[in-house]
Amino acid sequence: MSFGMKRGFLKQTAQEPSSRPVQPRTPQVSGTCQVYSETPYIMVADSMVPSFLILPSKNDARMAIVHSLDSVQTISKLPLWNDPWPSSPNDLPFEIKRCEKGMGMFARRAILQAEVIMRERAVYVVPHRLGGTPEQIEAFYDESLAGLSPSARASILSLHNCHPETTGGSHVRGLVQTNAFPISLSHTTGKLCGLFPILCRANHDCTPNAIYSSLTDSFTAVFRAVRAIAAGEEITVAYTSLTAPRVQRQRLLSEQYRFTCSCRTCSLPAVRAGPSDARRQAIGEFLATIPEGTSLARIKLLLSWAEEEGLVDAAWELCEPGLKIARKEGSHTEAIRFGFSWVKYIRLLEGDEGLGLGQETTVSLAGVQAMLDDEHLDDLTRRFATLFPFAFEILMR
Ligand SMILES: C[S@@+](CC[C@H](N)C(=O)[O-])C[C@H]1O[C@@H](n2cnc3c(N)ncnc32)[C@H](O)[C@@H]1O
Repeated sequence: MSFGMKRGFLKQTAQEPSSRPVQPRTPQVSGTCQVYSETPYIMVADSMVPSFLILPSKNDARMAIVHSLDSVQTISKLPLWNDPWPSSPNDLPFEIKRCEKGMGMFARRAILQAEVIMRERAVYVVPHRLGGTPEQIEAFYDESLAGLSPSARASILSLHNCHPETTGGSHVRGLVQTNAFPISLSHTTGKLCGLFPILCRANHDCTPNAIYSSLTDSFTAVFRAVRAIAAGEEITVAYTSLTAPRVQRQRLLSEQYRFTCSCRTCSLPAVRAGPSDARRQAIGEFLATIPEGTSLARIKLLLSWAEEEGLVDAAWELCEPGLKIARKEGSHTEAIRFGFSWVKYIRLLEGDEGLGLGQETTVSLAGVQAMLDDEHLDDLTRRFATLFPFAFEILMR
């Protein structure tokens, strides 16, 4: 358990990477790329574009990853290639259907708060920015996509492209700008993003009912319900920071995704829109730079605003400074309250995986013991961890 972890990027349960060596072969030229190795299958772009491609199984590639050669070599050793591919269960709780926003994701049945809606592996993974001339980048996009199996390629190419000016050679760039979600890797700080054939059909809402997380090193996206979703309701996620005021949110959505958001929050009458903006902005500014000497009362107020605005992510983020300040002020009851809230929100956002308890649905004493054995835990956290079983029992009722 760590109170300092970044949310949205879950760690997979620890597994040793396989030690399969990457054997360079004599490069064979293929279009703008050269074959660097066959097993795993790695192609190297020409020297002007410092990006590379790995196709884990050449003849039926389900994923293409574009990155630097050393990164691709590290990725090729991850254990995930031997893991079963996360497949979509037959009874997915939603359907993808046409709506006034194009395609959208709609609940087929009632979905419980914190329920996993879907896990899906990326089909195409790229850095946010590729080096090289526009022509080289377009050629590289095309080349990398060409390495996918026909069905994987079709699943990506059929996604919506809201940047029609990129149609043609740079269609993939438009697809990435319209659809990609961030992906996290433990060995690189560079930003990567991925295209997911099903999850990328979810539309945006400024008070969404679902949240996206990326499992570190597994190229898997997870959608989880942050509140109960009724049958027939649209399942939505956030494309932009929800603590930005409406004007800023709308500007980004219009520039990057080419739509005017008319969600319920954006359609509030002025008398309610003003306070909503002010609350979101205050939370965003506070979290960006937590001011010295913040009072417990201020954090409690911000937390109540985050709850009113339905900003589960921000509410979770506020718990950590709340806990720290309560401890500094010697208010153990408040510290425990913030601790409980932290547990409540992280379970909502990331399930039990977020607590470092693996896939278990009930608290395990072994899990708690492992946390208590962590030498970095200080006394209060240790005492708090001891309370976990009781906290869970109360929260799970
Ligand atoms: C990632 S795609 C979502 C799926 C898309 N609707 C489709 O047809 O495949 C993003 C695009 O969906 C549309 N979109 C997403 N959220 C929207 C919203 N709240 N209102 C209107 N259009 C939206 C915009 O065209 C945007 O560029």
